[in-house]
Amino acid sequence: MKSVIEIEREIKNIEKELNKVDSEIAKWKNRQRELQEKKTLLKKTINKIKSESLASVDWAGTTYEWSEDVNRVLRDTFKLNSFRPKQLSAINSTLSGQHALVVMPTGAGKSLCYQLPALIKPGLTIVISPLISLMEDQIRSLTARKIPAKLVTSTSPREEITAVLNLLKDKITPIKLLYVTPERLAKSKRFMANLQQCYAGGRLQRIAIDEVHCCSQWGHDFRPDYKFLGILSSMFPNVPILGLTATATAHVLNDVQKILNIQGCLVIKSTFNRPNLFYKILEKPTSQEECITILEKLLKYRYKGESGIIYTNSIKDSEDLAEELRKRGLKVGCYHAHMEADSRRKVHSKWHEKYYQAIVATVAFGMGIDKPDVRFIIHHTISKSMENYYQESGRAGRDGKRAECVTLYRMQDIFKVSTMVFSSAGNMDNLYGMIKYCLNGKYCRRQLIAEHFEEDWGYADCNKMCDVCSNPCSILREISLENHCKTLSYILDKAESKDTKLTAQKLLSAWFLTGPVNLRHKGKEPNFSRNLAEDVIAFLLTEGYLVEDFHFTAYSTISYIKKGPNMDSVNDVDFSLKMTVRKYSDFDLDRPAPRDLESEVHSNDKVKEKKPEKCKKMSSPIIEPKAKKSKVLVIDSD
Ligand SMILES: Nc1ncnc2c1ncn2[C@@H]1O[C@H](COP(=O)(O)OP(=O)(O)OP(=O)(O)O)[C@@H](O)[C@H]1O
Repeated sequence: MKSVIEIEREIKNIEKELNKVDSEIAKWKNRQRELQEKKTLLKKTINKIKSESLASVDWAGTTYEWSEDVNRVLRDTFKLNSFRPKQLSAINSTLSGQHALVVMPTGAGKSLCYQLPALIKPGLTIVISPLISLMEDQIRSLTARKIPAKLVTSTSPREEITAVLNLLKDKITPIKLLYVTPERLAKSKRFMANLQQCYAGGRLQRIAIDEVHCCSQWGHDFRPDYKFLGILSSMFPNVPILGLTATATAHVLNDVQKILNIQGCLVIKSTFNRPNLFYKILEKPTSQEECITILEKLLKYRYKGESGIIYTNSIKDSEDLAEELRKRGLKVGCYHAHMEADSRRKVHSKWHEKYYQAIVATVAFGMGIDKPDVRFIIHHTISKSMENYYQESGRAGRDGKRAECVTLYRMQDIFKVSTMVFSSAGNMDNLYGMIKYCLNGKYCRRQLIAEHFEEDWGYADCNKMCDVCSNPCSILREISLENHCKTLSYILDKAESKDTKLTAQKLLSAWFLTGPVNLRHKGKEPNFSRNLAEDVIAFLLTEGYLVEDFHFTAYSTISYIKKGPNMDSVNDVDFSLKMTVRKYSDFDLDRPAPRDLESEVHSNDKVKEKKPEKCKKMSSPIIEPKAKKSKVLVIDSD
């Protein structure tokens, strides 16, 4: 029998060997991860090549076998004279049997891309759409044009569902378009079984998926039932899928292709520039009272008699704001997700009929707003991402006439939003992208939006339709932040040593030597306003010098401020950090907004005009390159 010592020695040897095995496993796992990443990248490259080669085809041709029919239907059935950009490409590609994703901004005319082809060839087009009201609108307008179309949702009466299910089996296919919610597809086996019969009979012509970004968790309206649509391409081979969306980020589009199993498909993308929208950031006052006064003036004078939407980020805010504005004699409705469907419908239609001048809404008031003459969108609270902002502000000016998108911004709202969104991956980056847009005082706002959509609209595309380009002041002020960073770092270290957490407001107080004495620093208070200091804090958050640290209480989530990873570099000898101060041309609250598409420049702004810089890098739009520009005035370099 072995002695205890011998057994212990043996155990040690085994442990040694196990350690070796562990390190081998770790090595192989790393290798496995590397290879998987490489494989994914190569697959992506193949898809990109396929997509690009499809995109190089001129799909807008007029010599296809169906071209004459397409023109006739456009003229006689839809009563339209010509196509809008990219519509014909989308129509020709889907008629050629290609899977395609069509990306066009809101109001650009996506529905025609599947409604018109549905009438060119025999068979049925299935339209999958998430919004019942939108589908009802479309059925109404199709019926008015004598186009046979039907709708089936999870709430449709039983007899209607049976009638539609029978239509799918009908060999004559008496309808051309069948609208269905993704829930109905995902949950009804009978529907899918009958659709298979329709396909087997060669009568399933095309599958159009509206708001196709809802497939992707990265999109702004993710719907779990859209995941189910992934089976369509394998269930119905050779049936072209046409996805349509106003969401254009490459990340979402790639994800959508993967989910729908149509990687490498043709992507048809029209420009996202909305030249008729004027973009403006307004300083949000600290008190709600003053904020309501701004909204009151805007509605009573600048947008007198015009329709618009005021977006805010909580149900309570939407109710409070609507009530306060009503007290000041304004006709506004309120809209949020906790309202009954019927009340929501009533508010929507009162706004449509111009009984309400504006709707104060949460983002629940979203998809399917088809009012063409929305002249203003005011964000009382910032959106949670640039993507959301683009979609929300894009509801203005669908008629092509001038409309304004005004965002009230103040640092405190960062935390209102961040405490609601921080728990999901990617949300903070998205929010900080929005903050960078708000802090920007140097680059054309359109350029920042274009960057977000990986487009380049060029300076000329703005035509002074943003507050930066219409600013006649040619001098940009800049502040050096090196010493301020050191002070803030000192305050945060001191607070930590005292086991105290600082909110942004408390950090500001300590910085301005007004908070509790034991948290203050030993230097002077900053020689600029507290408002500008708020911008500095926000800027340092977006640049990783500060980070938010979330803590739960019984009733809410609090965002505290900590030092971020980049704060480590503040003691480096060559550390340099500058911030451009935002400052814009006047914005009259109490004079009607300009009506034409020309500039926003006022008669008293006759100073030499500044050409805004072309934005090169959205990741830090307001960090100044090392060499100073002659037109940059550096202040506060202590
Ligand atoms: N070629 C065209 N010429 C003129 N008007 C058009 C054309 N195509 C579409 N329209 C009109 O543009 C308006 C918007 O179209 P549609 O509702 O299809 O936009 P959309 O891109 O689906 O917008 P959303 O993303 O908001 O749903 C409709 O009133 C439609 O009749």
